[in-house]
Amino acid sequence: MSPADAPAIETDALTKRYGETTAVTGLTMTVERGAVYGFLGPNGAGKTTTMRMLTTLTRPTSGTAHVAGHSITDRESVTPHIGYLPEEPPIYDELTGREQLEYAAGLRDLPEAEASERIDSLLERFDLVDDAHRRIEGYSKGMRQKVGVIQAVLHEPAVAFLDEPTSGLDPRAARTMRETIADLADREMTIFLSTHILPVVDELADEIGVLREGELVAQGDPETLKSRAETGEARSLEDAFLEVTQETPGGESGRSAEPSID
Ligand SMILES: Nc1ncnc2c1ncn2[C@@H]1O[C@H](COP(=O)(O)OP(=O)(O)OP(=O)(O)O)[C@@H](O)[C@H]1O
Repeated sequence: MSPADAPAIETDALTKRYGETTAVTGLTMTVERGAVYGFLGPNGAGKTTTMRMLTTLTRPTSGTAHVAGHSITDRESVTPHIGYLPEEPPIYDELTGREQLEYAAGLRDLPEAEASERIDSLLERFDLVDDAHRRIEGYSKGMRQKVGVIQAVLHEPAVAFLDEPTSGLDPRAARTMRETIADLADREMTIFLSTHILPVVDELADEIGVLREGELVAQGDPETLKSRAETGEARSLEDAFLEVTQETPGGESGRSAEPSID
């Protein structure tokens, strides 16, 4: 299959171990192009580790994955097609908001005029115009988050990985974020969205995957996940989440707390 026809994300038995700890176990999944994929799981389930593998920041122990049709072992081929908002966005305190975004655009080889236009429009959208000339060291957490998101999608990647994109945002900014994600998806960007805020996923996701202790324990569109398998009765996404992620009696995680080297 050529990269142009390939799904946005395809993984096969993707596994990551840190010493005795298995962070992600045999993850096999497909995310179609243009979809918003809600990636859920309790703390420590392996979401960040999965995103770090898919964005080529950490190497899998075993298994394979392709993003935008390129193997994640081929970092140079993958990175032009992806954007990543990690939990702590990589931004420089000593730059102004605008300088940071211009720097990010430069790293992506965006032509200056195009970059400037996109930066203006995203600063406007996120209500950052008046602060764009201030140094980031004086920014609040929410303002930093906005800069982090803007730089993740500035180059209009095929696939954007967003880890808790509404973190630190006030209600108005959180709404802007949700609207922005919906707009990007309308323009065929695939959004891989990890968050603990279930209403955000309920509102935006076309497909949801739930990870528990490194394993994908549920997958489907929101309506299917919310309908009880046995009776078809509707329940909230929170109820569905709690049910599929609950500890099995006598179950063990197989995880150890020992730290290890990546
Ligand atoms: N560099 C590392 N070294 C050792 N263990 C790690 C490392 N990174 C992650 N882990 C372990 O892997 C497991 C999965 O962690 P991960 O950060 O991927 O979870 P998460 O689902 O993103 O959690 P959260 O919702 O709390 O952000 C945890 O047991 C964690 O302790």
